[in-house]
Amino acid sequence: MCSIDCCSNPRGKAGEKLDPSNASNRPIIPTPNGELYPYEVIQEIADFIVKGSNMRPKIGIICGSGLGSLADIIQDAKVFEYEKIPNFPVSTVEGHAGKLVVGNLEGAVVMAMQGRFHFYEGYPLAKCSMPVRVMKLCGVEYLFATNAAGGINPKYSVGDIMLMHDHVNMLGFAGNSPLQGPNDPRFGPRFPALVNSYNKELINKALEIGKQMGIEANMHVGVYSCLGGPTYETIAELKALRMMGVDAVGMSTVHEVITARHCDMKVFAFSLITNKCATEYSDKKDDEANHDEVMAVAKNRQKACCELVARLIRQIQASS
Ligand SMILES: O=P(O)(O)O[C@@H]1C[C@H](O)[C@@H](CO)O1
Ligand code: HPA
Repeated sequence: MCSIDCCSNPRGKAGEKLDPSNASNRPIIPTPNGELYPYEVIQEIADFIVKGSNMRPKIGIICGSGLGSLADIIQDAKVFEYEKIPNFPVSTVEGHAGKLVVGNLEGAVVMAMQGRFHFYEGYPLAKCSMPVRVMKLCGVEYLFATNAAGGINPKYSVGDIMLMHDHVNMLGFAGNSPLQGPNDPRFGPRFPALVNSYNKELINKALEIGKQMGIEANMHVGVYSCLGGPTYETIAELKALRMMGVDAVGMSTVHEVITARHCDMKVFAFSLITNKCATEYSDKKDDEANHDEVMAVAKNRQKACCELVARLIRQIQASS
């Protein structure tokens, strides 16, 4: 615990004593990006996972809020709690269990993060997406990133799945990037291109799978934007995002995708639309997003999300 007064009781009510052994009660002390995670440290984490599981994963999965069940369908699983992985951050958000699961899914060795790291938790972006580099050094070729998001496109309904084909990097607009600081060419180039970041072949396969599952009416292809959170957006912000061509908004994924493309991983990403974002002013309480609703919708739709992921992995395996 840091010695500054502001951190001495970080998440409780005034005077309330919190149990520091609970991960979500621990303050996070940000460190400048450049000092974070040199190649050798990431290699050590990757070695720990490969040796500890005796498996070399090919596909990495990041489970969005309430979508941790994507990791529950993994067979012969070796589970690593984040707290027991050397140099790994801890999860502090409800719906993000804080476990790394390595095992078999539809004939492929996968590693799934049951819990991701968000900027609003106090982690710099490079730290939020550091596990993607760990995946790379474990041997991962494909990143599957999932998230819960608010639907801005008026055609989207709660429970729909939006396959990401592009993003608007609002944190990047504000001068923040997971690649900030010295570039290590062992990961990738100083100036990576991001057009074609979202693998078209995988999007097309997923659309086909959506048809086979009978959910094509609830599936879209669209543009995601990540804001810093933890506040949900104002109406004016949502209007602005819509004008910029954004279909769904969240607080994650973009920095993970940037990190994955930097080290040349193939990316497939989707948003589960957990709430509809209001783009007109009204007094209705229904218009206010809240995390309980996000989690409840994710729970309701986890079966379809798991099936989509499993079937897509089966196809990747069949064609390799
Ligand atoms: O981790 P994701 O992006 O799925 O989580 C979203 C964004 C916030 O963490 C949370 C807000 O309800 O859900
Ligand atoms: O409406 C939202 N905004 C930002 N993040 C979110 N995550 C789920 N829903 C939302």
